[in-house]
Amino acid sequence: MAHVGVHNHKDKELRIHESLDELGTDLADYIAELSETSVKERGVFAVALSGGSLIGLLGKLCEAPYNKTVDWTKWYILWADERVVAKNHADSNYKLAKEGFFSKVPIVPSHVHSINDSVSAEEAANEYEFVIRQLVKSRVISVSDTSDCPKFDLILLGIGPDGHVASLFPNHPVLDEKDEWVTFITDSPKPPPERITFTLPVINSASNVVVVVTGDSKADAAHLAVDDVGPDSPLVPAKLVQPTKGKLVWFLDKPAASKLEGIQFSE
Ligand SMILES: O=C(O)[C@H](O)[C@@H](O)[C@H](O)[C@H](O)COP(=O)(O)O
Repeated sequence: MAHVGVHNHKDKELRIHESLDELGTDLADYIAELSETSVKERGVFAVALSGGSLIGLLGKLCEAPYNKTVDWTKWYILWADERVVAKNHADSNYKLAKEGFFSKVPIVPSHVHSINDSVSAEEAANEYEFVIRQLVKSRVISVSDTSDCPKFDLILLGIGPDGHVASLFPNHPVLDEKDEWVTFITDSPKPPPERITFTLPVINSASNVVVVVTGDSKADAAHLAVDDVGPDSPLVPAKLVQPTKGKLVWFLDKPAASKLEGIQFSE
């Protein structure tokens, strides 16, 4: 019984792929469809990116047919989390996404909203929240009808081997932040230590959340986040990603999915 394919798993859809190549194609297809629907319904597509390996997996979106068929001029790009370093620093998520993704497609430069990289983490988080408030006011970003949070059309997340998403790390007090849209940390266990991050209420208010998980180093985290593991197992932040009304889809490769319960692979 091969379980590579699409699985409906309680509140989420799991899309398990044979290879990174297939995963990249399915991800590009999925995002292109979301973009088309959002542009039809709202005239814009507001996306929040994370850092890490998921940016490399967006490569197919920059190729044919998507480079021509996606209405890039309607895209707005923000970050669900960012490292507080200069934009030209090797650790910058902005730099990673620019070089690996949005410089290759005709995104309008004024539609790219990155953090102020010349202030403290706290100031950067406050300023970024203000930027988002302005975009909500001008209806570029929609607003949730169940909370006062912004409703992004799509939030793209990777996960770490410890189950972190965005810059929400296990056992960190920011997991409980309910009031702020954007907060900051100065003690990230994954370097660099200073980061800004969307809070869980913002992530869970999005219309669509995509979690991309690849490689066997993420298999335990995926198992803890997806399966019913009971209260004695560590609570991984990825498990707290549960959009209130939006759609949640996990894209996994076989190694990342290898410890999920009830998923067996035949060769
Ligand atoms: O800036 C960051 O560090 C992130 O946004 C972080 O949440 C990342 O997405 C995961 O750590 C996965 O990263 P990898 O896919 O590279 O392991």
